[in-house]
Amino acid sequence: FRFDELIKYVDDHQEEYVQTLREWVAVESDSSDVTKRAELYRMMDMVGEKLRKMGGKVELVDIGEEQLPDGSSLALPKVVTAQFGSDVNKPTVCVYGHVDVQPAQKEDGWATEPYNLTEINGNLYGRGASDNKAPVLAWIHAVEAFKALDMDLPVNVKYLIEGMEETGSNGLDAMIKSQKSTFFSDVDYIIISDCGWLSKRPALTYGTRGNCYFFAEVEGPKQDLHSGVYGGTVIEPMTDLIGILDTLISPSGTILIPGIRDAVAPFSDEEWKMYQDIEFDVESYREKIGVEQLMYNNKVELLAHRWRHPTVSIHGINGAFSAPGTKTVIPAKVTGKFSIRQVPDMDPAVVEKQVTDHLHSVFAKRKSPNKLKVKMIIGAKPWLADIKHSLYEAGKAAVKRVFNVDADMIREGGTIPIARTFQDVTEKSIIMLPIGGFDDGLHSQNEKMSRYNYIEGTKMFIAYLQEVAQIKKD
Ligand SMILES: NCC(=O)N[C@@H](Cc1c[nH]cn1)C(=O)O
Ligand SMILES: [Zn+2]
Ligand SMILES: [Zn+2]
Repeated sequence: FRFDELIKYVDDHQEEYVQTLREWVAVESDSSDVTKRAELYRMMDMVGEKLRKMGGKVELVDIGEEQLPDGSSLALPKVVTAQFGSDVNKPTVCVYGHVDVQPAQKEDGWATEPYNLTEINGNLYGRGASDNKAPVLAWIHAVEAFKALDMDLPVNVKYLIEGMEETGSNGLDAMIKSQKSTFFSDVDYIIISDCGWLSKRPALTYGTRGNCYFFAEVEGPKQDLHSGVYGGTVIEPMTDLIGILDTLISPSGTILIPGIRDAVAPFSDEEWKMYQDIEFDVESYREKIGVEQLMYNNKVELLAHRWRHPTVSIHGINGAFSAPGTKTVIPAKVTGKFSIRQVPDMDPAVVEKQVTDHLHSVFAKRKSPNKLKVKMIIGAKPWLADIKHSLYEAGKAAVKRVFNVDADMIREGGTIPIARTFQDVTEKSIIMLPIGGFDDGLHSQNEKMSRYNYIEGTKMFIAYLQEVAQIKKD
């Protein structure tokens, strides 16, 4: 397979790879901010251009529009699909990734400019560096290396790169359904590298949590009021909102929504054993986060609550006064944003009803004249793979070849909204092959990707393509 030549090629081109990542990170492709939509469109064009230059058969697929809360609509970023090779005697893999990012501003507490990739001590800091631009580029560079050396790809490779993952992959479900018998007809396996290792040890990921994201809006007076002039005479929307949000979860982490845990699959002895065997240091995890105490101090419980129990997180309140200073306002309308991570066998449709019924019930008890509206904005299901599938054997072999260690078998607490759709609609097997570090700070200040993980990860993807080629077709 001339593996050594490919490895040398990657080493020789690492400066170019870092430079391309710098160009991609410079694009503020924040999918949650509609004012940045032009940047997102530009990002998708750049991905298409890169793949086209490599000789791929590239399409930018129109996936329609999204409806904005003010009633207007906005075009969704096109999805980039590409194909390299169509040899019927080889398996075909489809690499999925995303190039949209979470919001970031220097004032949030970044040490460097978030959209200016900055290397410090071997770490490449920038928004989207690890989630998910470097992994997408590593997959592109893996194929580029074969082509540059005029070597046949061991498998046919397709790419599906989207720009709305961070806001729930709007429009992608429908696109996958409509392309089931076209783009996906010859795809054998789906590969996703949109997650990270658990420790310094490389890992293979076999499960992700889903997510149900809610907006709870409480509306009262027709405009904001002076709290000195009107305070004590009106029932304040913010007080109502804080009151109902406080009924979602107890201080010790028990979810208080009736029925919410009914569908959670029991934690088996086999799982307990698997978690027990994973190398994971609770104390350094605690230190890295910078908290005095975690919810659980025992490794197995901590991992179980991170990966396979539902959790409630309260993210923010729209309409609330949040600027520095002491404005004495009573906000007229506030919207609480919270999400509930989903695990097998929870169903977002059931969760939506449980949460809506619960919030309306506790709100009714307050006898408030204000109006409550509850809306589920994202309803992404959890995903779980068969770890005995040959895709995982191939993954273990690729990790061993490049990193010379055995891969950890892990789950991911985050969500890849489209993973379950891929599985249900295409009925293909999926593997998640992370190259992100455990401390990359995804969605957080100072997100980074280490140069080591980026470059060695590219080599691991090359090895993986070779390993997958040896899987006997099902
Ligand atoms: N790297 C995957 C990721 O960060 N996914 C997001 C997707 C999401 C879920 N709900 C809203 N967005 C995540 O938060 O897990
Ligand atoms: Zn991601
Ligand atoms: Zn993300």
